[in-house]
Parts: sequence; C-alpha cells; structure tokens
Amino acid sequence: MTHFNWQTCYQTLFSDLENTGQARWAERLRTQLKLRFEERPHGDMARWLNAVHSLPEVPDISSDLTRSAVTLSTGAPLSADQQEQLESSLRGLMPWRKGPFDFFGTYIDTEWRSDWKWDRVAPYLSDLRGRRILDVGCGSGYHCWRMLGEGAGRVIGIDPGLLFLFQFLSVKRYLGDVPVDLVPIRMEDLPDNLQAFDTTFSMGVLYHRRSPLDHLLELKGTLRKGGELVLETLVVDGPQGYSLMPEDRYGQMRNVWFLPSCDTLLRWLDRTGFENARVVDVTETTTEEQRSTDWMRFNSLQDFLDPEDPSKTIEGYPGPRRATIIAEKP
Ligand SMILES: Nc1ncnc2c1ncn2[C@@H]1O[C@H](C[S@+](CC[C@H]([NH3+])C(=O)[O-])CC(=O)[O-])[C@@H](O)[C@H]1O
Repeated sequence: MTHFNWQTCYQTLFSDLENTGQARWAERLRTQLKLRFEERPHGDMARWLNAVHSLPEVPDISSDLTRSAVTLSTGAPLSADQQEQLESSLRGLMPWRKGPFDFFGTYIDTEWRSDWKWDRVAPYLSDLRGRRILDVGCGSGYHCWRMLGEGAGRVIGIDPGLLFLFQFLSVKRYLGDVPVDLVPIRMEDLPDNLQAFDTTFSMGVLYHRRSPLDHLLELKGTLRKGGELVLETLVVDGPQGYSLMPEDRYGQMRNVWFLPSCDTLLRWLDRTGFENARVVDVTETTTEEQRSTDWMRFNSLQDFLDPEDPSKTIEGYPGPRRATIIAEKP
C-alpha cells in the first residue's frame, strides 16, 4: 500500500496540543491514529491515497475561504494535462458529499450545498477571529475551511469517515501548513472534559447519537467556561418534551434516534447545563440543498421523500427540517 505518513500529517497539530497543555490528548491521538492507519487500515485507503498523491503540482497558489465554494486559484493557468490529472484525481475521491469546492477552475458540485447551512449559521456566531474551534462530525471539512476564512486561530474537525479525510487533504495539500486539521475519530474518542475550545460545532450529528443528552454533555466538556456551542440538528413539530424516534430508518438513513421539537431541544440544553440557549434558525431541507450531482451519483433526498407527498419521508415521517441553536457554557 502507498505509505501514508500520518505522523508528518499531524505533526503541527501534535506540537500545537503539546504547547497548549494538551500533551495527554496528543498522546492518546497518536495511539488512536496508529490503530486507524497502520493496524486496521480501511480497504479503500490505498486507492484514496493514490488519488491525493496524484494531484498535480500547481505553482503560485492563492485561496478564498469566504466564498460559497472553497476556492483555490493559481496565477499560472493549468495546462490541459494538469487539468485532466486534477479532474481524474478528484474523481478518485468520489462521492463528494459536502462542499462545494473550486480547485483551480474545476468546480466540485457536491451533494450538499453546505454553504447554505453556513450562511444560516454564520450571522449568529461570536466573532471567530483567533478562536480555537472544534467541529464535531465535520464531513469533508468544508465548514472548517469557512471558519478559517472567518479568521479562526485553530480549527480541529473530527469525523470517523475516512474518505472525508482524503477529500480534506486534497485541499490542505495546496494550502500548506494552515492551522486546520481533520482527525478521523468519533466524538466518543475524545478525552472527557477537554475544556479546550472557545467554540464547538455539532452540525448534523445529534440525531445520529443514541444518547443525545450524553452528546450534549460531551460537547459541554470540550468547551472552556463561557465557550459557545453551535448545535444544528433535525427537529419536528411538537410541544416541550416531545421527540420522534423513528421505528427504523428516517429518510432512508440508518442510525437516526431522536428528532426533538425545538422546545424539547431547549429543555435538553437547559437540563445539561448550558445557558442562554436560543433557536436562531429553522429551515426545511429541500431537494435543491441536497441532491445527486455529477460528483455524487448515488440516490439523494429526492429519492428519500414520499413521491406522492414530498412533505413526508418515504417512511411517512415529517420531511427533514433543521434547527440551529446557540448556547453558552456557564
Ligand atoms: N459519533 C460521531 N462522532 C463524530 N462524527 C460523527 C459521529 N457519528 C456520525 N458522525 C459524522 O457526522 C457527520 C454527519 S453529516 C454532517 C456534516 C457537517 N457537519 C454538516 O453539517 O454539513 C449529516 C448527515 O449527512 O446526516 C457524518 O460525516 C458522520 O460521519
């Protein structure tokens, strides 16, 4: 298998953790990553690595992380050969779900318009400049790049999906040693009570957790006193106390456990010790926001809704609606 030097990949992160009083976390991460990359490597890892390694060298790179597509540009236009190589490497990392991205003019139209979510959330965030940020369930890291674009001091994204890591590295490879890392671990793999972050994001994760209150407590443990939680999750209509637990799948997704009403979610946040929790946005997910594209050719939301009544999922539950809540750790 093509060798992946994870120690080099995470060198800056490890020193950053060691220099900020998190040496024990760095040690634990080393053990987890060794297991992930060396002892139990994913069957497709060699292919994905090959794709990242075959991305063309490009001189004179600049980036714009404030636009809807995370954009890489070059002062020296790519030759036809380079363009072909770029496209073929990026296609090797399909399916692309979270984006969009623009690699030197090659536009990756991802399954999700993740920029729409960012536009809904961003106006309500405390100024991100200089902040240490954790993005739990970060996918390809699209939002991590947008956070850097807003001036974040340090961003750590975590997501167990390994393909997402290689999509992330295909961007980072061109940006050099920027203070953004994606670590392929789950929330449950973080040490308890890190108290290391100014802002923690959990977007699209809560409904995947069998124990949502424990997820909220884990998120609180990642924050310093006064730190900000940004929580985005699927919600349903209903009074305080109500939540929907699907019988099996929800919109064809496995592992969906609790879809609370907004009032229930506020109560959960209150009971888990957050303060000043407020719903800043509620939006239906449409088939414009989540759809199959040339870069994600599998089924998408349209196929997961009831063809007779698209306000319902194929299983007959209320269609996807997402709320964003912001709260502080006292
Ligand atoms: N236990 C876990 N710990 C960490 N990550 C997890 C866990 N379980 C699942 N995930 C990860 O959470 C992400 C949820 S997607 C939201 C992406 C982005 N945040 C977005 O808001 O666009 C939403 C969706 O597509 O359902 C996936 O990438 C999982 O691998």
